[in-house]
Amino acid sequence: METLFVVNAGSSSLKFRLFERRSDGLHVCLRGQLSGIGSAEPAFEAADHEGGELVRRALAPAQAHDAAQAQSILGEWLHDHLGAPPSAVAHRVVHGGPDIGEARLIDEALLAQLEQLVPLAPLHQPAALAVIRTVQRMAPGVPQIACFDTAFHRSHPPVADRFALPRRFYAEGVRRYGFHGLSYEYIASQLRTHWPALAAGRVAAAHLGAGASVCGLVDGRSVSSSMGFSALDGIPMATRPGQLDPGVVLWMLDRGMNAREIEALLYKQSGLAGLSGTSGDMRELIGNDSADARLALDYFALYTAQALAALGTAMGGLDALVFTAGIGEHAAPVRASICAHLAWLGVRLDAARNVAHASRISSDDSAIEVRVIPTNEEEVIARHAHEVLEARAWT
Ligand SMILES: Nc1ncnc2c1ncn2[C@@H]1O[C@H](COP(=O)(O)OP(=O)(O)O)[C@@H](O)[C@H]1O
Ligand SMILES: CC(=O)OP(=O)(O)O
Ligand SMILES: [Mg+2]
Repeated sequence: METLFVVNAGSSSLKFRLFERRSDGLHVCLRGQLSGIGSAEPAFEAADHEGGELVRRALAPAQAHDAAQAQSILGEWLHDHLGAPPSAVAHRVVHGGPDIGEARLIDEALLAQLEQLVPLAPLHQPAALAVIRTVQRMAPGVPQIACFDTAFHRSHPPVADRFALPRRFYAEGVRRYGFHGLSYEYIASQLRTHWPALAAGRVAAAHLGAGASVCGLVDGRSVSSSMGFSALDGIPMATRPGQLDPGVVLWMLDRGMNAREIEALLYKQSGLAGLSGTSGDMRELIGNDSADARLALDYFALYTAQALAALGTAMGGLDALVFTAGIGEHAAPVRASICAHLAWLGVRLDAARNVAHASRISSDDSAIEVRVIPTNEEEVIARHAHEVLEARAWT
């Protein structure tokens, strides 16, 4: 029986799923994640196809300080728990550059292309490439497929693809790529299946995880996204600032900071972590009464709400809001604060539905429907990988 192993290397998590190929398609037989990478409370959990617990353990912060440590913990566990290497491995790769609009079978030429994009996604691209190289070493000959965060946004209109810079920069690849595309693709497919009227309308989706962005979906296609050239722009994140006046970066350069120092500051020390001075993890901030933690939460809510409202302008109106990813799915007080900023648009939450994480959390009289839709990037990756593998009979 053929199997497909799916890896989603995020900034604070390493998510994975093992699928079996049966005559009617792929079926999940194992799922899990190493979460809280770089936080005070990393954890590792995995479950079988029925949700039966295979492992659930807290890790010391020093054990999962970065992606490399997380990968070696997962690698050791898989070594003990997978009977045989999978028939194929599929990956979330954050940056695919300007031309790639679909999943690709990985070969050396593609890897060289993806390595060139490391400076555009230094927090994510190296981690995904490291897993790909490890699989090449440990299981040579096993086909690997790359699925890209940027691919779904290739449908952007030109105004959502350009920066107001001289044209030559666009030709050199300085574009608004957009990220979290696998997640938005999943949201669009869930809308089509369960809420076709919304799917055909104008939806502002908020992927709020350790990395966070918003995306405007019209008829299920991405028309505008808050993330652009790199995964730094847009709304505030766990350790990234979101929108920042480029004059600040010039000021830092003039003060003698070099590019690598500024990179570390912007990817690892800013955002909620920078504002609060304690943590970028939303769970820790919600439980923290300090004025700095409150400021971080207020900043996150205000700028996320502004970005969602701006999507309404890009789409010529707003029929629904969708919250997804770690914060979007689980942090009811954050959803409430964001929606409170959108009350002027007629957004009304039902407090009880919101606290219960119901699928529809807006009240019956809300002018705009508000939904929580758990994302599933791994399923989208599996879907694309399956197509690539079927086309070549899995060998
Ligand atoms: N119950 C919760 N309440 C508030 N925030 C949560 C909760 N569970 C997870 N989160 C937040 O979700 C974030 C992780 O989201 P996730 O989508 O898994 O991130 P990523 O894929 O970017 O690594 C964490 O930073 C954490 O703050
Ligand atoms: C693109 C990005 O920021 O991803 P993540 O949310 O997984 O960090
Ligand atoms: Mg993620």
